Amino acid sequence: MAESLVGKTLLKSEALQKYIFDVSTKGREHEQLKNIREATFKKYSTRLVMAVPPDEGLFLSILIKLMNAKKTLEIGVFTGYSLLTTALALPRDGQIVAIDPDREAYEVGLPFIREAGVEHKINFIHSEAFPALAKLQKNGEQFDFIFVDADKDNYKKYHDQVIKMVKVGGVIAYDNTLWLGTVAGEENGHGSLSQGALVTRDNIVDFNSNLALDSRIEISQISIGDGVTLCRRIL
Ligand SMILES: C[S@@+](CC[C@H](N)C(=O)[O-])C[C@H]1O[C@@H](n2cnc3c(N)ncnc32)[C@H](O)[C@@H]1O
Repeated sequence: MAESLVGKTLLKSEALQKYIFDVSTKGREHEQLKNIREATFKKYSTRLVMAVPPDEGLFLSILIKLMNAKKTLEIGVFTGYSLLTTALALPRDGQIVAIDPDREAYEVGLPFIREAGVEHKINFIHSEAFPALAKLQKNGEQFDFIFVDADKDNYKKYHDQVIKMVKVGGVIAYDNTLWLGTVAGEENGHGSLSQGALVTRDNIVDFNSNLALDSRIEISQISIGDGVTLCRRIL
């Protein structure tokens, strides 16, 4: 697997990253997921890092299957790597509502989603998230699993909204919540972080602190990809 095609795996040393790919990811990534990754690299090159990396995809897939999730929500689709991962993990009658204002990116992955035979599970909503979420909530929609991988500065607002839309016992997964490892306040060798990214880092730190105090959920933070925080709703 070419390093440049792997995606964001910024928390691990290169040697450990290679070990994980060689041992558990290589040969296990669905052919159409591989195709999405390659098409994303071809069209966007550096923006490939926006897609979840294969090892995180496998983790999400196992989680969704363990939960017996049937109905899921995704905020932040891009070219559809996590979306296809979810669609493949759900049962045949599973449903995913997926929201993103970038239809062009979604259409990069769509042929591979079709080829994988899972398009019927997906309801893609071409929209900014908040108006779409308000409509879904108004219609009383409830989800087993929610994956949030969109504009990081809005994560607190997303949490206020989606906590009402996940079933008790269901899980919300927030991506990028260890933010290149910088949440720990360490120098991480990525000294060229832009001002924008640093602002986002502070927002993520603030977001994580707030989650830690939220008694409606149990949480677990996982150092995979760019960091994932799992929140299981208990109240
Ligand atoms: C990191 S990418 C998502 C990657 C995707 N999960 C994958 O595995 O390829 C972030 C996406 O969030 C979308 N996004 C940004 N702001 C948004 C908003 N307000 N509402 C919904 N989606 C948004 C962007 O258009 C972009 O496609």
